[in-house]
Formats: sequence, structure tokens, C-alpha cells
Amino acid sequence: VDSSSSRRGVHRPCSVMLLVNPHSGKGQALSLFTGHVQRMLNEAGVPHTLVITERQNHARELVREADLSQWGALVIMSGDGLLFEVVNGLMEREDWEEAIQTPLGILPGGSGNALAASIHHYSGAQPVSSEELLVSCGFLLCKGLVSRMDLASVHLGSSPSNPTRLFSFLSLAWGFVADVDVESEKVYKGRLAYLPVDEREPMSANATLPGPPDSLLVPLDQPVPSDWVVVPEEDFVLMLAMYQSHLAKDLYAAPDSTLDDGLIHLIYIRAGISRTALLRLFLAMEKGTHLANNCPHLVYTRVRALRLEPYSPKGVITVDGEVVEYGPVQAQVHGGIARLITR
Ligand SMILES: Nc1ncnc2c1ncn2[C@@H]1O[C@H](COP(=O)(O)OP(=O)(O)OP(=O)(O)O)[C@@H](O)[C@H]1O
Repeated sequence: VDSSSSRRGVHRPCSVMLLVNPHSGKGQALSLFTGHVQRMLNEAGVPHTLVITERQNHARELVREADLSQWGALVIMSGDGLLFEVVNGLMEREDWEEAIQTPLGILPGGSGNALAASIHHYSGAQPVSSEELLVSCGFLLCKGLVSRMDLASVHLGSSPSNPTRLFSFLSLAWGFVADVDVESEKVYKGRLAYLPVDEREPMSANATLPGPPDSLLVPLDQPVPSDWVVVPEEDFVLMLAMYQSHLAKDLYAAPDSTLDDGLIHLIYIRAGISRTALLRLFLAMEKGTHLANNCPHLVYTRVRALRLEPYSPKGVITVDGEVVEYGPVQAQVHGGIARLITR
């Protein structure tokens, strides 16, 4: 068994740092933890230290500075937002390469629990209620088996010479799905381009930023490389790039995605779709059948990297459900770079 895909117990001899955001979801994360998970961990003999986050970015700063040799795993009991902080805190460290090897775990305690829903799905189980999802993820944590997980490196660029880089474990979204102030039949204008999976290997190492070099990306103020596909349409309803299966517990958006397939599952919907057809797609997404719907406005393709340059002056872009700076954005996947307690 190749060590990258092997699973091993993570919670012995080191303790698990269990980060809880007391405000996440309906403010019930802590009581859900003490009510459901704590006893499971104690019975399974998993030593853990509870850290209650006090403010935004607390977890990010904490893992940026932590002595990671003390911890067998970093587990988040919250929504996806707190894990986003932890992943980015680890990737901001000078020793990011080793730091991101720290096994991560997720217990759904927030309102957006997409990664928890994804790992529950990968375990082969049927969809369940929120409380059952928590118990399911609690069991996975007690088993403590680790798998590789993809991350995407996301560049946001109002200043192309000095882009902001974020690391994302879930999704990059624009348009209908990301826009909190959704106007029906709104069209989002922009240019979308991507590198198809079967194109060439990395060309050059763009190593100006700390962290892993994004060898598939050129600076945002330069045109995309010639082997990228530029989507001919410029009017969209939504663009959704996923690296895991679920966008939310009931949104099975990328049915073919697995934890470490090294792919970005790109879905976009062209303008001109009727409201009814759009509604039908979202309803089908609950069961993951939307891609088999033969909707002429929907395009699904697997890519390694993508770029989006919105022309519409207003809009919302989210990374892992977090609203980020609106403007040009590009991303490339780093296959299996992180490790997650799963299965
Ligand atoms: N103690 C805290 N007080 C305020 N914000 C916090 C605290 N701890 C963490 N946060 C922030 O709260 C945000 C939301 O957390 P998270 O996504 O985990 O929960 P959620 O319930 O799914 O969130 P939301 O419903 O707000 O999207 C995160 O961005 C995190 O930075």
C-alpha cells in the first residue's frame, strides 16, 4: 500500500485539538459536542483538548503558531468556515509542507456542513438527518483513519502583481449559488477559461508565493496559456467549481468527485435557462441527478485549473462558502496535499 493512501490511527499517542465555534449553526455546537460526541470520544479512548474559539480568525492564528508535534489531529466542530481558517492557518506557516500533513477532522456543527456531508457520503452511507450526520462523523473520528484530500490554490487579483492566495477544500462559486441577494433571472457576465484534465503537465513553476508552486497558473494580468479552453459564452447564471461531492447536506453537486481525485469538477449554467428548468436542476441536485438531466444550458467538465474574469460590476464570489473579494479569480488543484480523517 502506498503510504499516501494508507490509513493509520491518528489519535495515539498524541491528543486531538478539538476546535469548537460556540456561535456556529444555531449556537448549538458546544451543546451538540457535549451531548453527542464527547462520550463517543471518551469511550473510544481518544484523548482530546477542547478549544473554544473566541473570535473570527482565532483558530487561524492558533494553528499558525501551534507546536504541531503535540497534536495527532486538528478537529473542527463547526461549519465549513472554521475549517477554512484552519487550512489557511496551516498553509501560512513556513513549515506548511509538513503542517498540512497534520490530519484534519470535521464534525458538523455549523449551518454549512458540506465537507461533513461529503465524507459521510464517501463512507458509502445513505443521506441522514443533521443529528445522525454528527454521530456518523463522530464514529469516523473515533476510527481515526486518514485519507488524502485535495486542496485548491485560489488567487484573487485586484492587484495582479500581488495576488491574494487562499487554499480551498470545497468549492469556488460565482453567480446564482454564491449570490446572497439573488435576483431571479439575473445574468452574470464574464469570461471563463479552464485547463482540461488531459492537457499537458505543468509548464513552469510560479514560485513567487510561499507555499506550493502553482505550476499551471500564469499571473492574472496575462492571458491564459494556449492549451486552456476559453468558454465561448460570456453570459452565465452560475459557475460552480467543486473538489468534493457536496455543496451542502442536501446539495450533491459533484457526484463523481472523490476526496483526492486531483480534479476540479466544473459546472456552469449558461444564460437563457428558464426558471422552471433551473428549479428542476436544483431539485435534482438533492439526489445528484442534475448532470444526467440533459439540460442544454448546463455544462459539466473536469479540469485542473480555471480562471474567471467577471465583467458584471457587482456579484458575489465565494470560496468554501466564504465571501471573498469580487473580481478576477483563478485556481488550480493540488491533488491530495492535505489529510483528512474519513471513512
Ligand atoms: N467565537 C467566535 N465568534 C465569532 N465568530 C467566530 C468565532 N469562532 C469562529 N468564528 C467565525 O465564524 C465564521 C462561521 O463559522 P462556521 O462556518 O464554522 O459556522 P457556520 O454556522 O456554518 O457559519 P455561518 O452560518 O455563519 O456561515 C467563521 O468564519 C469563523 O471565522
